[in-house]
Parts: sequence; structure tokens; C-alpha cells
Amino acid sequence: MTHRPSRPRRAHPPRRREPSAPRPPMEDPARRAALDTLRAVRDRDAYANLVLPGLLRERRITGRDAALATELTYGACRAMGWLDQVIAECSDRPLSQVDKQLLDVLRLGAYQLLRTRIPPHAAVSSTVDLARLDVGSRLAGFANAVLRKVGERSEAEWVEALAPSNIEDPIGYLATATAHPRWIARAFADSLGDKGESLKAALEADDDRPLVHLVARPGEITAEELAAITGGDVAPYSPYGVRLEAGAGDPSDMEPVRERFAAVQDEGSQLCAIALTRPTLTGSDQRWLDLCAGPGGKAAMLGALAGLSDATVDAVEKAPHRARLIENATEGQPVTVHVADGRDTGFEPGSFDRVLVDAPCTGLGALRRRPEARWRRQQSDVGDLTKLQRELLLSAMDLVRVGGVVAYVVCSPHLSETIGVVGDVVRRTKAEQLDAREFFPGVPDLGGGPDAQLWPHLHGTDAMYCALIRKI
Ligand SMILES: C[S@@+](CC[C@H](N)C(=O)[O-])C[C@H]1O[C@@H](n2cnc3c(N)ncnc32)[C@H](O)[C@@H]1O
Repeated sequence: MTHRPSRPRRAHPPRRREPSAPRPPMEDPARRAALDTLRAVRDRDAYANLVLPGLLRERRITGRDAALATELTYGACRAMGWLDQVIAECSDRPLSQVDKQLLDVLRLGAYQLLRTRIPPHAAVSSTVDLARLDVGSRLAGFANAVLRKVGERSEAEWVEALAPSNIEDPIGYLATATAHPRWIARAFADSLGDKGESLKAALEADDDRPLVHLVARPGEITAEELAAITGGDVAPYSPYGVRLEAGAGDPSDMEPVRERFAAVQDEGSQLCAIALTRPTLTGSDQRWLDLCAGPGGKAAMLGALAGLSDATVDAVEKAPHRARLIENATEGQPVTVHVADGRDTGFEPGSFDRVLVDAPCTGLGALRRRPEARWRRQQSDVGDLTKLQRELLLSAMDLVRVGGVVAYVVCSPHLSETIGVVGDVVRRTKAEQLDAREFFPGVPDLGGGPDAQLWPHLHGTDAMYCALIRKI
């Protein structure tokens, strides 16, 4: 039997409580910053990871409050569609009739109840306080009722209650269990060829905070030197990569980055840019083209490698402000920036030896980086994007010389954007598709080929896709 300590005796009889006015609502700065960010994301399509840091700075929110605001904001953004599903189940009116400002508050409350260790009473009372200050007492009463119902079950219990059967619809089940729209889970499953453990791991990896990767500019500093200076680790796959530890600090404050010997770049992006330079060419190898170059990450990698082998790079970008970013990223390199449409550049056909098409895409491979992206992107975006991707790749095939090589890269594993586009263009141009995996030496698990597909859960990189095509 457990022994309970006896209650200490009171020295005085208890004082009778005076009937008091209701406790005034308390607002805490972390939850307020999270709510204001959710509002900006909903109202003006803002990016949470651009808005929140600004608010924290402006309001001087630091330490544990800043960490809480970050966790609540990014977490609620990532899980938004799933939180809405649970809120709808607990509300006596359809979500379309719930005040939009109140819905933001409810999302914040439901996130705390389902996906954090914040005690339920604190999650509910802090959220109801926020609602009272934000949308008034009447709606705060509604928030209280909804959140109490949300808190009656754990997240796992809500998944069991609302998800389709794991046996009959494993993709639908995993989409719900990992808070993804179904079409994204389906796209990952199609690319992985799996509806089980691999799919689960790929979807779960979207909730991870990616480590910062640095690129050591070839010819300026080695990865080993960069790792020693920054305290990071030499990256496992890219010969120029360094991975920083979580919490290593702001990379833009690091000396090699300030001195422009290094820059922030995902290791997957490094590998795809390097892959373009690896296939052997017969004949000239002096003119390289980056057809969708803004903001210039891969152009700067190509510019550094071109500088080491007497080649030059033309970098094309449609958006003038992004073209300026390329100019900045490639300063001092043999790179010429052009503001033009990659489908109509004005260059002579067949004038380049190597061409990179890092095409605009859904970005489904970088969902870790944009907390709200998985709910903002729509399946209906895919059609327009694949049309543009096909046109850009056809333009690249026109601009490369016979015997030259084109790398087609997207940050997405969606099969329509990857093998759909490449297969079609290879057929139409009667080109030869190389086995891209050979040009990612030492990188395991790149898929069945001939293209290479990277994954966050397998490689710790964005889910970059790369196909290499030789014009014949
Ligand atoms: C995926 S991003 C390229 C990222 C870049 N390669 C890097 O590593 O920093 C695609 C770029 O293509 C640009 N773009 C979109 N449509 C284009 C077009 N028709 N012609 C040329 N560039 C285009 C976008 O503005 C965007 O900067």
C-alpha cells in the first residue's frame, strides 16, 4: 500500500472566499506570436519561417518563450489539415461557418492537446484566454467547448477514430497518421513503390527539422577545413559538403560563409549540380548553361567547378530579382547572368556542352523546410508545372550540342514531375538516358534507376530527383 502523507493541520480556520470577479484573461507572448504567425499564413499566404523570426525579434521574445512559439507555430502549420479534421469532429457547426480568427486559435489549442506534452488544462485555459482577448467572450465559450472535446482523446485515438482502415487503405491511413494530404502520401508511395514502412518513414521525416548543410566552394576551401572551422561534420556523400549540428548557430555569422568560401546548400542540391559535371564528353567542354538558375545555389557550384576547368557558365533566370541573387552568389566566378525565359533564351541551338535544368516544381521534396507547404500546395498545381518542366527540358535539349549532357533536376519525387517529364522528352528527342546513379558515387538507395532519387529519411537531404540525358 502506498503511504500518503497526512495533510498539515491548518493553523487558522480557512478564510471564506469572497465572491470574486472572473479571472482576467492572461496572454502569454509565445502563444500570441504563434497565433499572429498562423494568421499571417492564412490571411496573406505568408511563410511561417519568415514571419515568426521577425515577430520574435520585434517583440524581444527569447529563450524558452521563443522555443515554445516556434514549436507551436511550425507544429500547428505542419498538422493544419489534420487538426481541422479533429476540430470539425468536435464542433457543432461546419468549419466553413467557424470564424476564421477563432479557427486559428482552435488550431493552436488542438495542436497543444494532441501533439505536445503541455498539460491539457494549461493548453485549454491558455487558449481560451487567448480567444477571449482575441475574438471575445462569446466565441471563447465555443472554443472552450470544442477544445474540451478534442482533449477527450489522444492523437492516436483520434487517428483510429477518423483515419480509413490501415488494411483497406494503407495510404489514406498513413496520410492521416502523419498529418499529410492524401495526394502527397499517394505521390510518395508511387515514387517509393511502397505503402508500408518506407512510406511511413518518408512521411514522418517531413516533421523533422533539417540540419543545416554547408558547401565548401571548390578551389577555395576543402570540406575538411570547413568542418574544422565550423565545428561541423564532413558530409557523407558530397565531396564539398559539411553538416552542422542542430543548434550550431546562425551560419551567416560563420567566418567562411561571411568570407564567401562557403555557403548554405542542401547536400542533395550539391550532388545534383556535381552530377552534371561528371559524365565524360568527347570533344569540347567549355560552355555550360544553367537554365533556371535563381537564386544561384547550383550556379555558384557550377561556377566554381567551371573555374577549375577553364569552362564558363551562362545562368538564365526569368525573375529579375532572382537574377540579382545569382549575380551576388556567383560574384568573381566565370558566370554570366541573363534575365530571360528558359524556353526562349535567344542562344544558338547546340551551343552548350552541359546544361542544367533545375526546374520550378511542387517542392514536395522539401516539405521539411516550409511548415505550411504540405497544405498550401494543391494537386491541381501539378499539371501546369509539368507542362513548364517539359518545355524547359525540351529547350535544354535544343541548346545542348550532340554528345553533350543535360541534367534534369526537381526537388520533388512526384512521378509526373520526374519520370513522366523525362520519359516523354527522351522519347521525343530520341536521346540517351544515362544511369545517373553512377554519377552519385558512394550514395546508396537511389532507386531502380536510371535516374537518381534522394530522400530525407534515407539520405538526410531534400528529396531531389536527377536524370542525366545525352543528346545523340
Ligand atoms: C528550383 S528554382 C532553381 C534553383 C536554383 N537552381 C538554385 O540552385 O538556387 C527554379 C527557378 O526557375 C525560375 N523560372 C521559372 N520559370 C522559368 C522560366 N520559364 N525560365 C527561366 N527560369 C524560370 C524560377 O524563378 C526559379 O528561380
